[in-house]
Amino acid sequence: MIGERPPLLDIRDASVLRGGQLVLDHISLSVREGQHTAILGPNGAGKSTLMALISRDLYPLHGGQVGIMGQERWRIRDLRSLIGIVSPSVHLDLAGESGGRLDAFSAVAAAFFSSRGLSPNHSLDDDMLRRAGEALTRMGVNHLAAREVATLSSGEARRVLIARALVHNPRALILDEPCQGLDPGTRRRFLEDLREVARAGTTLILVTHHVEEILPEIAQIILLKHGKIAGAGDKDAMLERGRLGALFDTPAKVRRNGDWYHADFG
Ligand SMILES: Nc1ncnc2c1ncn2[C@@H]1O[C@H](COP(=O)(O)OP(=O)(O)OP(=O)(O)O)[C@@H](O)[C@H]1O
Repeated sequence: MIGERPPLLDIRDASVLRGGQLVLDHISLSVREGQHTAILGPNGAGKSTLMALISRDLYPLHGGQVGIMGQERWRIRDLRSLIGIVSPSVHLDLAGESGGRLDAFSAVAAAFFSSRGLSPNHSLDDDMLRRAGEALTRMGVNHLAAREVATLSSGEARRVLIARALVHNPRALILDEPCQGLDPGTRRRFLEDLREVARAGTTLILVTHHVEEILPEIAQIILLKHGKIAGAGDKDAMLERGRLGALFDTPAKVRRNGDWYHADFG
């Protein structure tokens, strides 16, 4: 239709080979701006590979297309500011040995230069300083600004990573298993903060194998299994016991508590 905005994400017939195996097999999916989406699937389904496809760390085999806001070709730096990625590998990169003694404020401010940390040739202007501080405050971790990322707890580090992604005011935030390692209370508070991010206008794409983490704001569910799309649609249709049981190869019972879903397996 003339004048209609292209989808935020439009993947068509994309296949990916890793280690000689087809780990994504002709997948097609679409996410409109504002259409918060969960990608749900068991271990090894291809979820992280799909994220790598979106972030341009991997490319589809010939014939596949990965369109982002109507464009297939992007400068990686531009893409990083439009789509924030929070994943265990980003955390490891910032907190691991290669991150050295990187403090939380620098980790967030370095996003302006698409770099891991700040170096002497990076100069932060007042606007950047303000925005980095605001992002930390928004995620409730401004008090940790001087702490080394490597010393933060999982929950604190996760918030710093999201602050780093938010400095650019991205159109979308992709979160790979964001609640991994969080205790139940921390997880609930963290999910509430993610709801705020969603309500403020950033499209969330949540990659998970936990039904309980699917935020009320998420309307579209994409089921991934053995590198193929096993289903895509709204929550009531996708989070149904038969579908979930088949997805995880184990009988499922699904409960709904308000706008949240819970699944018991086995
Ligand atoms: N670098 C690699 N070389 C070879 N095979 C790989 C590589 N990375 C992933 N794979 C394989 O690709 C398949 C999909 O892996 P992927 O990490 O994308 O799944 P996932 O859904 O994210 O799994 P999990 O929930 O366990 O993190 C798996 O069979 C995995 O063994």
